[in-house]
This record gives sequence, C-alpha cells and structure tokens, in this order.
Amino acid sequence: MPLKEGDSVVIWVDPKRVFLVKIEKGKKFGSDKGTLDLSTLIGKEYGSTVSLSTGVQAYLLRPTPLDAYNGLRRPSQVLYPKDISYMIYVSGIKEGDTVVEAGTGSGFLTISLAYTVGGKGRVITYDIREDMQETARRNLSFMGLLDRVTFKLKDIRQGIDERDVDAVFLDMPDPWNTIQYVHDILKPSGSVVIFVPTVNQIEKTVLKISEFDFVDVHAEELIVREYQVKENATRPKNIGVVHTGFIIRARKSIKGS
Ligand SMILES: C[S@@+](CC[C@H](N)C(=O)[O-])C[C@H]1O[C@@H](n2cnc3c(N)ncnc32)[C@H](O)[C@@H]1O
Repeated sequence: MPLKEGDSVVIWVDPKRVFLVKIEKGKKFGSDKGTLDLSTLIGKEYGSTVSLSTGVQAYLLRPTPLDAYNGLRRPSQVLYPKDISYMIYVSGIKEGDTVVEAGTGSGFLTISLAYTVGGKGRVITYDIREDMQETARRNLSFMGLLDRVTFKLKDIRQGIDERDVDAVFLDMPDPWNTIQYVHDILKPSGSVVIFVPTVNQIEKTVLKISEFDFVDVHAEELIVREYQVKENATRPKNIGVVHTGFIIRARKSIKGS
C-alpha cells in the first residue's frame, strides 16, 4: 500500500543510522548523511529506496515493535525486547484476544501486545500516572496502534474492571498485591505473566500466586549475549546489558472441576 501522510516509516541508512519518523507535509528529516523532505515519501512503498540530499541511498521500512523500542520516547524504565518477546510467547495470546496490563509506563510492552492481538483484539492498560499514559498514548499513536488500546488511570491494586480476559501482564513494583484480582478476571487456563527486576519480588509474587488456583508456575531469567563478528576475532561483546529482570508465569486452574 502506498505511504500516506501520518504513516510511520523507518528510514534505514546503515546499521548505525536507523530512524523512526512520521510522514508530515512540510517536515524535514535530517541526519549527518543528508536530509529528506518527508512529503516526498507520500506514494512510495515500504521496502523501496530514496536518495538523501547528499545522494546517499536509504531504505523505507515498515516499523516493527523493535523499531519502536529503538526510536520512541521512554521516560520510564521499559521492558527489553528479549523479555517482551518471551512474555508474549509463553502467554499464548493471539489475534482477537483481550489482555489486561499494568503499568503502562512508556507503552513499550503495550505496543507489542497491541501488535499481537491485532485489529479485533483489545489491550486494557492500567497506570496510576497520567504523564506515563500520555507518553504511551503518543508512542502507540506513532505506531498506528492506538485504536486497539483502552487506557485506565487507575491503581490496579484496587481491582480490575474487566472479566474473562485471555491474559494479564504485570510490570509494576508490587504485583503480589493484585494477584487475587488477576485470578478473578482470567478465563480458566488464561495466563498471568509478570516482570520483576529483583529476586525478593520473585519470592513474594510466587508465594502469593500459590495461595490461589494457579498451575504451571515458573520463575525464569533470560540472558542474551551479543557477539562481535570479525574474521579471526569473533567473540562475545565486552559491553552490554548484564541484568534486566525475571519473568514469572502461571495459568489459572479450577480446582475440583
Ligand atoms: C517500569 S514501568 C512499566 C514499563 C512498561 N512495561 C514499558 O515497557 O514501557 C512501571 C509502571 O507501573 C506503574 N504503576 C506502579 N504501580 C501501579 C499500580 N498499582 N497500578 C497501576 N500502575 C502502576 C508506574 O506508574 C509505571 O508507569
């Protein structure tokens, strides 16, 4: 489909110069490799190339959640792609599902959830901070996903309004204080997937989960090591992210049913 005003696009110049922009008439894109009048992108296709003012070629790519991760505003601590992708995988969510999330933060997990549940699905995201939800709203709008998301400015520890949801995702300081509500609103067999940065939080959360009818309870950590690839010198990079956090997952059961 040809690009139009308001569409987001990745301008990929080289591996170190990857830019996420929105097409707006009268706006210019600029980098050390050259500039580009963004209105000239209207009518072009994702995957095609353009010439910057210097003659350098750039590719126009369709934004993915990873481009959002690299290119959008993030006033809160955000989840890393390695954790987001695993959390979504183990939750089993799919197109058309309804999921609840807290807290919204910068909306980075929300973007991937909205991307996964598709146009017929729904993400309901809770946060206690209006400024966070404002940023998340902007980020989701940038990705063209805003219409799949309902924002609730509410403390999720006070209760969850939805019923029969397919999965719940928690990235907040004290998830154990909302487990009872999570259990109430999940469909049988539905997943709760929780991210916590410290070991103490794992223990408190799993102990609380064990008070309710949940099965398939796991606490896991994902470690990713990136390699520098050079002839005769290929080895792990010596700088990188050492620790992000832990993922706790469980599925709702109905005892004695
Ligand atoms: C680390 S951020 C979430 C980041 C988000 N997952 C992302 O990837 O962008 C944690 C958020 O939880 C919110 N929060 C903390 N306690 C909460 C509660 N009881 N109910 C709802 N949101 C809460 C905070 O305001 C903050 O925005």
